[in-house]
Amino acid sequence: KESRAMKFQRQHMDPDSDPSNNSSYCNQMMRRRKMTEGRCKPVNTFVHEPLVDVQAICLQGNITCKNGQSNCHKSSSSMHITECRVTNGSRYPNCAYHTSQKEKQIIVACEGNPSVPVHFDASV
Ligand SMILES: Nc1ncnc2c1ncn2[C@@H]1O[C@H](C(=O)NS(=O)(=O)C[C@H]2[C@@H](O)[C@H](n3ccc(=O)[nH]c3=O)O[C@@H]2CO)[C@@H](O)[C@H]1O
Repeated sequence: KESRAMKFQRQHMDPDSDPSNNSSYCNQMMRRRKMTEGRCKPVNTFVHEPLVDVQAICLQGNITCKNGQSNCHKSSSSMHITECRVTNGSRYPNCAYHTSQKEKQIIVACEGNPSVPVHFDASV
């Protein structure tokens, strides 16, 4: 069974590519990372930073997550991300996405010992 830490990496980590607004990046990656099975996942962010830098976010101070838990942490600096958002015309199983490149701070939830990212909460 896939661990939550590995699921986070599958869904949100892409350190080796800088899609430089390649408009098909999200269409390809959402499928490749298995987020178009059963339904088109509506929103998903990929982070283009080294895994160790994203794991280090868990060392930042605790903040409140969207779900009210207090195990979220915000990155100290902005990170290169790509936001994938399903288009209005998207019809499962042909999931179609907008691809937008951004540099924003990210908020993740961390759990475990050692504490590692298990959930992408938001970007700000
Ligand atoms: N504090 C916690 N601590 C520990 N675990 C926690 C905590 N909170 C939730 N989980 C768990 O995480 C799991 C999960 O998949 N949560 S999810 O909200 O649906 C993920 C969102 C995110 O993937 C994506 N999104 C969203 C915005 C954006 O900018 N970028 C972007 O990518 O959309 C999704 C829906 O919003 C679920 O098992 C839940 O129990």
